[in-house]
This record gives sequence, C-alpha cells and structure tokens, in this order.
Amino acid sequence: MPSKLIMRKLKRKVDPGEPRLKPMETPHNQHGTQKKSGFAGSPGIELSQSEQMAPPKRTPLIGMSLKMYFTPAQTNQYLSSFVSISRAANALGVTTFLIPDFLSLAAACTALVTTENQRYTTGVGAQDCFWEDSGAYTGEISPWHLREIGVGYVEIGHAERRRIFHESDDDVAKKAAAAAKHGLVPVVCIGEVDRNESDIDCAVQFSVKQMAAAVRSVPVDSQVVFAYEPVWAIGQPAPAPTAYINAVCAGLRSYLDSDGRKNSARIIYGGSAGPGLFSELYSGTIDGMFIGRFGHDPENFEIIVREIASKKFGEQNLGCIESKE
Ligand SMILES: O=C(CO)COP(=O)(O)O
Repeated sequence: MPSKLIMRKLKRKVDPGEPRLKPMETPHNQHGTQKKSGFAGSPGIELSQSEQMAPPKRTPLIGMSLKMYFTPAQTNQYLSSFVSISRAANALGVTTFLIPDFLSLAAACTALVTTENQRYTTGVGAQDCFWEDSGAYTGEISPWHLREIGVGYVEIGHAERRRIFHESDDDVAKKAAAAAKHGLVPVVCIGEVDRNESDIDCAVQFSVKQMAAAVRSVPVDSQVVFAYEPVWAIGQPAPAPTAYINAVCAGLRSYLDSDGRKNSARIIYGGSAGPGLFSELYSGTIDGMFIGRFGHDPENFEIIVREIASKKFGEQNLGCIESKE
C-alpha cells in the first residue's frame, strides 16, 4: 500500500560546521563513473583512481532487502511507495537503496535510478553476483551486466547464502572485488552465528575475520558497506540487544578505521531491525540500517528513515512530514 507520508519541506537547515551532504550523490557518481560515455566497466578494465574515490563522508544509509518474499507484481507496487519515501529520505540527507529479487532489478532501476536526472540518491542493489564478467557460467549474474542496467550495490555473503549455498569468505572476497571493479558498492554481510551476549570479543573476532577477507580485495578508497547481521538475530521477532550491537559495532569500526577505511567503509545493522531501533544505537559508529521483513510495510521504512535522520542530524533539522490524502 502506498505510503501516506510525504515530505513537504525539502530543504534541511545545515549547520555551517557540518559536513555538507551531497543531494545528487549516487553510487555511480560517487565513483565518478556516471560521466563516462558508453559503458565504463568493460571486462578486464579497472576503474581509474579517481573513479574509485570514496565520498568525503560516510553519509547515513538505509537499505531494504526484499529477499524472495515479493512477487514481481508486489515489488512493482512496493516501488511506487519506495520512490516517494526515498525522495523524502534524500531531502533529509539519508541515502537509500532497495534490493529486490533479480527479476525486478530492471524495473527497480527504471523507477529509482533513472528518475529526475539522478536528483535523488536512491540506489538499486542485487542480492548476489558472480566474480566473472562473462562467459559459460550458467545461472550466474555478472557484475558487469548489473552495472549496465543501472544497479549500484551488490549484497554479498548474506547469512542465508553462506548457510544454504555454502559461500565461503573466499567466494565473498572474489565477489566483492568483482563488484568494486565495476564501480558497484559491495554490501558485505557479516556476523557471528551463535548467540552469546556475554562475549563481545568473540562476536567482533568472528565478524572481523569475515571483514578482513572482503577488504583484502576492495581498494582502500573504494566504497564498501558492511551489514553487521548477527545470524541468530535474523528472522526473529526482535533484533539483538542495543548495547550488544553498539559494542560489537564499536569493535568493527575500530578495525575499519585502523585499516584506513574511516570514510570509505560504512557499517549498517540488520537482523530483525525495525522502527525504534536506530534511536537506541550509537550513531558515531553505525551508519544506518539494513531492513528485512519490518520494512515490508513502507510506512515502517519511512519511520526508520526519519529516526536515522533525527539521530544523525537532530530533530530540529527534519522539516515537517505530513499526511497526504
Ligand atoms: O537478513 C536480513 C536483511 O538482509 C534481515 O532480515 P529480517 O529483518 O527479516 O530479519
């Protein structure tokens, strides 16, 4: 059902001391590749240094994965709400991306990426990709081909793929490298399998090991997103406890910072995330959220966007949101 909420006041007041958000930022123009004529990421041609440049700041980010829940027709319906919510999010300085099923990628790119001359910073992501550009790989999806249709993000190594399809850290590293090579932002899923809330170090070590495999293959100034999703918190009625998420993400952030990725790598939390969670998280280390089931209702997604903007920029800068009849 389309959201009833729209943003009326599009201009957020920005403190002069606050880093300026770029309303036109997209995964493509963040890499500077949008300007290239024809197709930039041909197989075997690495993007130049300037194309790989990271954005100056880690802009707040919210992603939504539809997994295999919606039919293409349902996704189409969802898209109409997502477009208007994403515009409102962008006006608040929050970047959004939607990861539909593969069958809906082209429609999602048409609706979200090519609209309004890229005025909005909504990206479309794929749920996976292969590490080769093209060839005899039946059933696989090329990152090069994804790029050609306008996809900007690729989710890699989700817990369900690691568990059901036995994807290894090595596979994840190869896929992340292939995605980055084509100017796609890898969204690498990490997180410990077992629940043991008293052992933060164990969760950090487990996740850092998964991160380390991926970052080895992604240039230090290329954008990469890590979705911290404790496996035991996925598909549950409630997320992991906030103190636990804050503590683990502090460890992950410190690893990324020490690896020279202070600005290029973002951390978002996923795993039964919904309204009310981000306000409780430490926004200094956690850049946003990765939403599953609790975003199936677009109004929930919009509420989370607002929470992220409020936490990151302060309630006074939100402008007003009101009901649309
Ligand atoms: O796995 C997730 C997102 O990738 C989280 O899914 P849920 O929010 O439905 O648990």
